[in-house]
Amino acid sequence: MNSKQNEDEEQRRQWGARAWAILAAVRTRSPLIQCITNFVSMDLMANTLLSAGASPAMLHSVEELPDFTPNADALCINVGTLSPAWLPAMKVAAELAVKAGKPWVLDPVAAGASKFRMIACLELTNLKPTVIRGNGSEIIALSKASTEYSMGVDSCHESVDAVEAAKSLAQSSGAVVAVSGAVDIVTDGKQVIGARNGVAMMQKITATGCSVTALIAAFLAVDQLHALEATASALSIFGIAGEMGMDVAKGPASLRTHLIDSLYGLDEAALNSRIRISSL
Ligand SMILES: Nc1ncnc2c1ncn2[C@@H]1O[C@H](COP(=O)(O)OP(=O)(O)O)[C@@H](O)[C@H]1O
Ligand SMILES: Cc1ncsc1CCOP(=O)(O)O
Ligand SMILES: [Mg+2]
Repeated sequence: MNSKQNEDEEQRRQWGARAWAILAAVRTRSPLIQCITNFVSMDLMANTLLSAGASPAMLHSVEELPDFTPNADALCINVGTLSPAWLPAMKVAAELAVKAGKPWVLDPVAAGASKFRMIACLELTNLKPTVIRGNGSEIIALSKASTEYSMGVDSCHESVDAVEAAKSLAQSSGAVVAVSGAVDIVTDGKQVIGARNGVAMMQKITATGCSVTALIAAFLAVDQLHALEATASALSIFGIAGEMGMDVAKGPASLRTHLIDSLYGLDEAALNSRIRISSL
């Protein structure tokens, strides 16, 4: 091995140890994750959290938030099926989480689909999310506060095309910003990290993006002080579960099942041999 290969191997070893420690903490501590999310994603998101060892609660009634949100370990807010009736609960929950010192994650699904949705996403961005995770088109749209860049929930941009938008959004919001895609990008506005796990077939299962956002919330719940590292680790581990699931899947429907099984059964050796995280 030359010195560059040695350095890469050392980086991989360090990321493996870090990601395993966070996953092990989730499995041991079983953090309670409140999810205010779209109707499409509720099932896969809850099952993703359970298979990782966390405890999901899909709870969005504004009447319950003062009792519940401060006691949850992290909050995930997803605007996928946004309506005026739900937005106040999202804002109140975000404020309660921040006040209680709990991390919260925003998934700006289809941020550029309408003015109503964009304004809602901008308002939520102003409420100090710990992490914002979207696909390339969503992060570009939100960063530019524009409805010109994305329409539906699927991306028409590569994640690497959103690096500058992600950095700019991270700097303006103070959040760590993650852009999912073939390479998952994570930035705090200065450092940029790339996680290269996953398979393209994950895009053919609805709510995989939503679910990895919730997994980020679970990782933050046990490692709030290292948001950049926790986010990259969650994205990489979800990708590894996708890769291992794809080894046996026949298509999107069976990949959905095998991804959940692989996340549940993931061991340290498999994680260490598959993890692909590095600086960009
Ligand atoms: N081309 C790809 N290769 C590998 N993994 C991918 C690819 N596209 C998306 N993924 C993975 O699929 C999951 C969902 O990402 P994405 O489809 O970008 O989100 P969204 O569903 O919000 O649009 C992420 O874990 C991401 O890493
Ligand atoms: C299809 C759809 N429509 C509104 S929300 C949603 C799910 C989006 O999930 P993801 O962003 O993970 O693909
Ligand atoms: Mg999405």
